[in-house]
Amino acid sequence: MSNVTTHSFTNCGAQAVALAERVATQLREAIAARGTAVIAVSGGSTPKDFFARLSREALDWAKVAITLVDERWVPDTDERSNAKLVETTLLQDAARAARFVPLYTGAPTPEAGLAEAGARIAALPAPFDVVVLGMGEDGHTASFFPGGDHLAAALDPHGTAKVLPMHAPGAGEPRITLTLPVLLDTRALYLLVSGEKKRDLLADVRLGLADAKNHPVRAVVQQDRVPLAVYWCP
Ligand SMILES: O=C(O)[C@H](O)[C@@H](O)[C@H](O)[C@H](O)COP(=O)(O)O
Repeated sequence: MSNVTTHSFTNCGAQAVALAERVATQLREAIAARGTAVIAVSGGSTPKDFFARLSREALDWAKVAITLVDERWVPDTDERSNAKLVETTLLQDAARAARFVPLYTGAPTPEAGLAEAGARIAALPAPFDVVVLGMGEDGHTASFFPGGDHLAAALDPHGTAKVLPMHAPGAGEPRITLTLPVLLDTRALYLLVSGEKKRDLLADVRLGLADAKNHPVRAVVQQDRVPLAVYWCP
């Protein structure tokens, strides 16, 4: 039985609404069951509408911790910062009351900030309630980039590191990323993608036509730790 379900939408607005409603329900259920909820989200351009929709969902946001699946190692004032994206699109409206747990520490390099970022993630309740991933057209997800210097360690299902630095030709700037075991230790896992190129790439990955070294997203698609729900729009 496949571990992957795909939800396809005819427009990206509908995709954002559907995922926001689904995730909000899961955050409410987590708060009802355990008193708190934890969600880890991706950066990039795709999740903006989803973040805006989610930020307006009525739930007890003061009990929600929001962190990132990865971060570009730039100050949170930089346009490329995922923290900035979250602050300006998700930590708005009702969600303003949520607690944001950033990965960027202000240290000069991800290596220098690794211990502090790892401690922040280790301090969060596990498993996470929700993880929302994105994917690049090169087959990266989080900061699992093809050719990344710590890719093998980040994808090690038995690795013990919670976060790792990542330098890669396609990454733009130094990164820090949650590792595969941390991302898969979640009650709900989503992959939010748009466009035909990403749809076709995912189809290849599911058929086993793309390997994890060149298309690291395979590690979250071809796994049996947690079901993956793909939300796709054109
Ligand atoms: O910080 C990042 O870059 C991300 O977390 C990354 O993994 C992202 O999800 C993909 O690159 C897709 O990005 P787009 O949505 O911009 O295509």
